[in-house]
Amino acid sequence: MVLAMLRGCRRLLHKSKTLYTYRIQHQETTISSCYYSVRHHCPTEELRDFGLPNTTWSQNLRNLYNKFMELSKTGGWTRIPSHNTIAHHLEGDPLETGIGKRMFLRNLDSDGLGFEYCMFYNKDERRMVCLFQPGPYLEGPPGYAHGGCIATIIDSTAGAGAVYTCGSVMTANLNITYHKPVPLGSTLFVESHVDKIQGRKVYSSCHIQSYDGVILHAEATALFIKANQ
Ligand SMILES: CCCCCCCC/C=C\CCCCCCCC(=O)SCCNC(=O)CCNC(=O)[C@H](O)C(C)(C)COP(=O)(O)OP(=O)(O)OC[C@H]1O[C@@H](n2cnc3c(N)ncnc32)[C@H](O)[C@@H]1OP(=O)(O)O
Repeated sequence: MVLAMLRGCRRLLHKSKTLYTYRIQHQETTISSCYYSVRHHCPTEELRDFGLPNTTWSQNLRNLYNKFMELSKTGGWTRIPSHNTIAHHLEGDPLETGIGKRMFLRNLDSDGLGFEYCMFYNKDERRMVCLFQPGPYLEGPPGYAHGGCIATIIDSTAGAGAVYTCGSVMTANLNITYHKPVPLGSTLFVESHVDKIQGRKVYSSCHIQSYDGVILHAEATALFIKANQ
């Protein structure tokens, strides 16, 4: 099913030619030449599930992970595997150039520096939970996460929730209210819910709390558009 969703995503991206075949001509330099230098410096051929615990995970992150793994045993919640390229998600059907590209959230080579996270999905409740630990390379204000990376984790959690609920989507709109700064290295509980599906429009809501639910860091609403079938 995920494979079909991803193929749908690819169709949607092909449709958006500006996204897929965009080239900036600037003194004979093109985006694709930059891309090849990124590829050269970030070889990433190995298949690895990054949604599994590693040594950089805090105890709070491990505790939440264990809690959701327990919940997964009784049904309801399912852990979502996480690779660092779309090509690795598309087992046996990599994009023509997919293997050299990185998913934005998995683009650093060292664990713990950027987005450390894992996701769990509840189909019946149309909820996606992301357990998130922002690393030191996501700094915005001193000691705190950049608002853009908070937007990224919200978009990805709600986007993944929409994808798992109803197939390929693109984000059309994202509104975020930032309530409290997010300390780097803290453990966050990100939760999204698909509130309403209206034709191709998927309305979701999302919030970020501290791991213990005491602090509400941010709230968001999002509109995703399903791929044309
Ligand atoms: C990537 C997959 C990874 C999978 C990994 C595997 C495991 C899963 C784990 C992790 C998943 C991570 C999930 C990723 C999450 C991140 C997603 C992104 O970052 S997406 C990039 C940023 N977004 C764009 O670049 C969109 C740019 N915009 C567009 O391409 C188009 O505008 C698009 C597709 C959104 C809509 O274009 P149209 O031509 O298909 O559709 P039209 O006819 O314009 O709209 C359809 C309906 O939606 C409304 N609509 C469209 N945009 C709207 C807006 N901004 N506000 C309100 N309504 C809007 C329209 O009014 C229309 O409504 P009426 O059916 O007539 O009622």
